[in-house]
Amino acid sequence: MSPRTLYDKIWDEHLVTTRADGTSLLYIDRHLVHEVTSPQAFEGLREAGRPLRRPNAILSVADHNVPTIDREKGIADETCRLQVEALEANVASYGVPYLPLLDERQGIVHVVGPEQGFTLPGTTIVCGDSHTSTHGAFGALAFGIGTSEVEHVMATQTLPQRKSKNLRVRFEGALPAGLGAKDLALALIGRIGTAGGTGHVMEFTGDAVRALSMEGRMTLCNMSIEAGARSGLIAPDETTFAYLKGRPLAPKEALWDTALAHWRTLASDAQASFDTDVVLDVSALAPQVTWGTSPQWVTDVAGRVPDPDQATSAEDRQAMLRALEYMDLKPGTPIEDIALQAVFIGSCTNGRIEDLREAAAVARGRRVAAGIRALVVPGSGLVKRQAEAEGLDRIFTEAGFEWRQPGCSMCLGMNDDRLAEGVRCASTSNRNFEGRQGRGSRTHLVSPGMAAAAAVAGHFTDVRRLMGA
Ligand SMILES: CC(C)[C@H](C(=O)O)[C@@H](O)C(=O)O
Ligand code: SF4
Repeated sequence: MSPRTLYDKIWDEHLVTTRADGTSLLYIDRHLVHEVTSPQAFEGLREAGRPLRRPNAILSVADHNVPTIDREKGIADETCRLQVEALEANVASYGVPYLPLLDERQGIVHVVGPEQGFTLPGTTIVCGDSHTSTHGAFGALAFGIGTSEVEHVMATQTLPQRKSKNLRVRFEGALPAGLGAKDLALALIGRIGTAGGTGHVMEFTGDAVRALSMEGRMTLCNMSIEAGARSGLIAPDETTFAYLKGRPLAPKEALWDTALAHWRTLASDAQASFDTDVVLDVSALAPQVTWGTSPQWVTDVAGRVPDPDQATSAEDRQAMLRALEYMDLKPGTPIEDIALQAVFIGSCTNGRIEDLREAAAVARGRRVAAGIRALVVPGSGLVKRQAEAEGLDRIFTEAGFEWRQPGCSMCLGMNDDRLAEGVRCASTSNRNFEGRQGRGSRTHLVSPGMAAAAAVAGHFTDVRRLMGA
């Protein structure tokens, strides 16, 4: 057999059939479900009188519409409450495993899946959510699907797909101290653009990737979708296996050994060819900050807001002008001079325990600057519990951060945690388009350490200065 990439291998193992027009049918192992993209899918099944093919291949949880404060009192916002109630009614009537709102395992679907051991190497995983790419950190072929596809998977456990091309990203060199996976992701998108990965599945390789924890790998794969890719992948290794061992839904005993033997085969063959190769030297990378309304509009913290007159096309110039107007920024302004009114630490990009540790290390013994509202929102109840066991919640609250209950929260304006018009926010999430965190709000994407540093400084500042690194 000719050499294959990791993507080719998982694809081949799940291929049911390929039609003459080139469309393939893939078997889907696992399906994550949340309240936003599932109601019409359940409705469709109900109308057609079809059962679920494999209810136990689903894990469901509410995350986008949940309050992150006083949750015990119920959901005050009616739209949010109806969404969550609809999910609860659907999963009850179809017998789908569900993590209730007050269950400690509840959280953002992409934090919960890996935590429970639902996400496993070599599997195909889908969810009606674009950031399903997160799970690729485990060497799973994971991608977001639309609501009609959610219904298709529920009914058949398969999905029609066209095969993507293979793209390899190699991060060369060691990341400097104080930098992390978020800086890798932003630097990559800054380099190849938000369409750079279009039509491809992206495999991340190189020493800087091997050195990442599972949390960091998830951050990187989470953002592969913002680089336009269908999905992101990292070959599983000892770090992956150590993370999974003992998780509630991970294989046990003899099954674990069998699984492990298979998982060890999940790597691209040395001779495998990729359609596209991107190489990035990260040894001199600086913390990244976005200045515009797309993740590709990003620069070093020591950099300046660029001048649209330097754009390479009239179209780009127009787009930059519009972004600067929306962001209320002037060309040439040093990034460090940009003052903030809000800071959000959380989301499926950076709401895991390591992210909170990174932010807490900066917040410890300091104070949130006057005029800034800063939120820390754990990605799941288990992350929250772990953080509290380590005393991170106290570090945050003593510094003036708000410590919340788990959910998507201020990552997007779909629940109570919304920014007011004109408010400028340093956010550890993955999207910064117009109105993402609330109408007229302005989002700058950064790492958790950079967000905490901005909270205490009142403006962007190189987190390494606060670490003494
Ligand atoms: C609401 C959901 C469908 C959406 C997505 O697909 O990503 C959301 O999670 C987001 O991050 O914008
Ligand atoms: S945290 Fe943000 S990016 Fe992630 S699933 Fe929720 S809304 Fe989407």
